[in-house]
Amino acid sequence: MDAYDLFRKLGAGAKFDFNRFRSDAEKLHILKRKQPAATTTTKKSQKGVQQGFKKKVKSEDSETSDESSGSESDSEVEIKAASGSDSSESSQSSSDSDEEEAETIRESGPKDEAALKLLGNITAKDDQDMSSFRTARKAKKKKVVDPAQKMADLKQEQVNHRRNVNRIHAYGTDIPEPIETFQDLKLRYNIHSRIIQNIESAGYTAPTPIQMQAIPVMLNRREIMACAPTGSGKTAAFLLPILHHLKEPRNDCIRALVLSPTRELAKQTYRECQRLSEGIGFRILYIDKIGKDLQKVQKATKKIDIMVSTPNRLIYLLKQTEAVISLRSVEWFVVDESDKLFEEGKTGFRDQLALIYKSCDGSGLRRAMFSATFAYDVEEWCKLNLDNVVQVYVGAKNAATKTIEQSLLFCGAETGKMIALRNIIRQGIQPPVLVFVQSKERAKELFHELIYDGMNVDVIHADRTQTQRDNVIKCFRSGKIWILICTELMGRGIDFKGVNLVINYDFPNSAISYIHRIGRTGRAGRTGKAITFFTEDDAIYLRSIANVMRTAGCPVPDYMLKINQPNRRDRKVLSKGAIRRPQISTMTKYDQQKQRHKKQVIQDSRRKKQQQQSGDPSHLLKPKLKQPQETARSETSGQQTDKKSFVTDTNGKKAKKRKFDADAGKNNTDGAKKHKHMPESAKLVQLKYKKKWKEQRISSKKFENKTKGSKKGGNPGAKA
Ligand SMILES: Nc1ncnc2c1ncn2[C@@H]1O[C@H](COP(=O)(O)OP(=O)(O)OP(=O)(O)O)[C@@H](O)[C@H]1O
Repeated sequence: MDAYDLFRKLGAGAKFDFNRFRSDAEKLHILKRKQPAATTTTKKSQKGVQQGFKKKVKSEDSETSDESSGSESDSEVEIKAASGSDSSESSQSSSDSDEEEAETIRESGPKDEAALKLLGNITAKDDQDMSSFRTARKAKKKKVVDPAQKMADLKQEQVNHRRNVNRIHAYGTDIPEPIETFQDLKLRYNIHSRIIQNIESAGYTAPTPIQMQAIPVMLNRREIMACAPTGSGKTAAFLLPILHHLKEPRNDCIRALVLSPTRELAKQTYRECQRLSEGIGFRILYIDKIGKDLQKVQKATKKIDIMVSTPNRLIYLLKQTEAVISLRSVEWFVVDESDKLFEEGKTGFRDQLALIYKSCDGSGLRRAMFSATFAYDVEEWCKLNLDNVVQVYVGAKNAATKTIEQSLLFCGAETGKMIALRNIIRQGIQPPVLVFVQSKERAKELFHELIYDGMNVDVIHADRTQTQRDNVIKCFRSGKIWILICTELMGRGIDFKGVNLVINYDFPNSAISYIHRIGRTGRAGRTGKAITFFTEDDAIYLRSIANVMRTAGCPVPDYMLKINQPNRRDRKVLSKGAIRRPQISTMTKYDQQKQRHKKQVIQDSRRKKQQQQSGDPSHLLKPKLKQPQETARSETSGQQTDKKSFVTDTNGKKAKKRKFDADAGKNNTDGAKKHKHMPESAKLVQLKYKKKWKEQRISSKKFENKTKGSKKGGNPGAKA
């Protein structure tokens, strides 16, 4: 072995920097026969050679570098082979230079062959070796398919298909697959057969989409945030997993807590819970009358398994000096209508929710949020605070149920609404019918109008006593009442079977409110109809409602979708109060005055009588004018009457109830919004949008006339 051979062998793998050691290479005649084309070697490979070599050279002395000069071609070919295996692109680009290098090597004499052998199969001159190298590379690329993996992929595809068909969107990690039938619950989760029996006797043949996904999620003890359309069976979706987890009654304080924004909804949830758990013996508590229930809770605080309540009632119990209730054992905390409870300000229950949540301080607490409408705030809160939360959405976010036939009816002015309502009734309605108005005052006014028409009508609002409210609901459910006038109080969650028609007498002031109101019809797969009256004053909210209608596939005139949406500042101004509307009355002014006078005379005489009986001579001293004013005030404002009686009434239950209302915080009634009229600033905003709407309407009318020619006039808003 001569010196060259020795150097080559020792320097195999080492890289040579030609720029730096060009003179040495020339001396050793390494570059002597190199073709000029060799310089076309891709920049990438050359750079690689140089860089690689530089690293080595740093640790070697100049002598070693002289020795390694002989292995120049070795190192370059090696690098190219390596880059070729990395990416096909670079292997292609370097194929020319490979050949050049091979040529150089061939020409450099028989010694080079030894060097090439060191590189194994990679040689440009040996075709056989090259092809074997390629096949080896292909074999490497080919995936070895594991049958178990293939099965898992197939199953996942089926699950995805099932979700797509049912329009279920689920986000999170390790989401359990949706169930197909209620029998799956028995097979997969070994649910109590009595619960399955109860599901069947409730008439639930197959799970609804939200039940398909939310039930397995909760059965796996995962925290959840769920949004599904109105009437899609969310109540059963959260109750069934709770019943399964609690297994049997236990003397261990409250283990499941369900919060609802209104008493009516809480009572409904309580009844559904009773129905689904029949025969298992769970002790479910719904706090109805605070005085009576306080004693009930005190007596049996350890014998309650499930509690359904409104936030205010629960807070009242928690705030008692003598701890009446403990939420330490709560395993499941469910917030129904979560976006409502999370609302900020007077209409929401944020503060109460925080307090209740703080009281549920036991370990292993699981939380679930359910609603028909989505709120960004709730989503953010859930993502931050819930443990590995699973988000489940059914259908589009904030969309109305597709089984409802929605329409808009332009009534011109307020007086037009009453005419429109009477027209609808005259044409024939299919009871039961719900009519929504914006305030309790307007509910009373509309009730007085319709009752004199001899209709089977009643009214429900926050000023009515709980017993009155319960009776009205009972009568409406049983069909004794055909038309029920209500406020936003009935807007959420209430499940009246077979409501055929919802009339929005007053335009809802948000798309969310609209979705919930019309969601009282078309429930559990049934069909329903919703008619919304509007006047020029409602132009400001028109676009958002029109969008909801369009998404649900209902016809809406194009111009409505072009009306400007109120900007953030305007929305803030508008949120300060509801649109001020003229009184609902078809009575003449003379008759109204006469009626008011009559009422006042009756009240005055009653008061006098009472004072005479109590021996109070003050009525003789007080100026006569002041009295009627006071009574008028207390008559129109239920709130003030309540406060007055709270001060004076000191006996028994009534006093306790008043105290509860005062203790319970700002929210006067559970979920019922205290009516407030629009301030001047909001009125200006309203006027601005009214003007814009008029312009849009006129231009669209002109356009329609132009295109349709003969079709003149017509009311674009009417029966959209
Ligand atoms: N699997 C089912 N099959 C048939 N009917 C069902 C099923 N699940 C629930 N229901 C019925 O559907 C109706 C609506 O259910 P529920 O009140 O739970 O709806 P929801 O989604 O909570 O509505 P909302 O958003 O208005 O509160 C109820 O009458 C209930 O009995």
